[in-house]
Amino acid sequence: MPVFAKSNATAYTSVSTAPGQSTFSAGNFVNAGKRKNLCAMEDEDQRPTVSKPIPTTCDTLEEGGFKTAKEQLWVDQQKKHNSLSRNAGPGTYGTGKKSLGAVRSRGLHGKFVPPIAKQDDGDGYTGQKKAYSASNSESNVPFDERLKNIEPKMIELIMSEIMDHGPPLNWDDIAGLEFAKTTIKEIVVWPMLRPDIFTGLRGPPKGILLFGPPGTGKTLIGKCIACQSRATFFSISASSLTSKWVGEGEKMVRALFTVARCHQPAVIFIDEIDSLLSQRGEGEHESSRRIKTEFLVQLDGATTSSDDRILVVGATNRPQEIDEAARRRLVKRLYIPLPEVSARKQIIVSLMSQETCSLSEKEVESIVLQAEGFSGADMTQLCREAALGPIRSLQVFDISTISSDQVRPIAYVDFQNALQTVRPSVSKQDLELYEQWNKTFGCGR
Ligand SMILES: Nc1ncnc2c1ncn2[C@@H]1O[C@H](COP(=O)(O)OP(=O)(O)OP(=O)(O)O)[C@@H](O)[C@H]1O
Repeated sequence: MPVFAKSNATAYTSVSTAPGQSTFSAGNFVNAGKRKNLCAMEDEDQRPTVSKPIPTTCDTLEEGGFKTAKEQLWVDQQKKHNSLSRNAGPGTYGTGKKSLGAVRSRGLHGKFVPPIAKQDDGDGYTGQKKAYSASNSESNVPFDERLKNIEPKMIELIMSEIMDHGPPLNWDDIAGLEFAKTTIKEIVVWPMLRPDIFTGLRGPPKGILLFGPPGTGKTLIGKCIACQSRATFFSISASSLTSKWVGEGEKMVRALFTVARCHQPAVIFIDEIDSLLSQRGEGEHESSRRIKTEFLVQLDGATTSSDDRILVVGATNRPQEIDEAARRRLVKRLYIPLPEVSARKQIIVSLMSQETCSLSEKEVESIVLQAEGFSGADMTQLCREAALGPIRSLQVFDISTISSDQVRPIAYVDFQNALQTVRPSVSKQDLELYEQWNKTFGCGR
């Protein structure tokens, strides 16, 4: 009797944040709490002085019939500015049709298109205001004063490539890891949801560390914290700070925390945090040292300001490389181990429930036992490999002409074959190191 039926269930829908928080939805940057008009964001000096109430939108001015010369001039300037913006090409600040960060297709390694050059902005602030507000022209997001010293290109980069707009995640989507999940709910999620109750000693930590073998769900947990606490999620790999933005990493760190402050509550997830916070060595590069110092300064800032609701979640596969000062600041250090039998089973059951599959309960249990030592990512890889089995057995047919019901369900034999090629990615020696470090510095039982 097959235990799985094909289902179209998708675990995720859309990201939500707290009421009044800025959210991205369906390509639009929306600020439900304080909607202001694009025109209202322009430099105050450029506003026409009129005796009647000042129209609050460009449209109102355009539709308004009689205009004074000053009003007309201002409308013309707006039109000129908008057409400049439209001509600036896709992906630039000037594109009135596209909001910052609404498109994730570029990915972290995508081609970054710099913003249009600043014009006539003296201190650069006016130009930046324009760039920021033009980018958000669809939703009329007000310019945040805290961003005035941050380069617009960095704001764009953070919002489009570091701010994560992926689908939401539930705790149940993460198999196993019950201790880590319970602890995180208690010390992080509830306090972020109810800052009024979790004050003083009950206040949340500002930094936590998730350590353990690769592919065990650290990133999933980071995402889930953000979703469940209705926080904005920023996700960055520390190695990209040190390698991709050579010479700019330090500014990038500052910009990241500043943007996060504007989107509180926020979770900043830093993958491979060891490469940012490794112990200072003789050969440490000056720029790496500066990035690290800036990071610690920002982390301390987030710690000292009780109003800030920013949580830094660091993830690492090499916890032993994190230096003492950094370790001390990441107060809660949680071991994220390999999945146990029940978690491995949950991963298979969950993935197979989305496919046509003929595995019996017994067969699933047998696979799970054979997959001893597999990480969550290995389990996913095993299922992907097995899912190709029915296709491979179709070799005699022309794959372009067969109908989908000619593809047989995924069977036990496919897992047997997959187990021949997919191997555990974590060695026993590595596991011992994690367990040792957990005993010394971890916050588990
Ligand atoms: N506990 C889990 N439950 C369900 N799926 C998991 C789990 N752990 C890992 N996976 C699967 O493995 C993939 C990788 O997980 P994730 O990126 O969270 O691992 P990680 O610990 O952050 O890895 P790395 O240290 O390499 O960055 C996930 O997308 C998911 O498919």
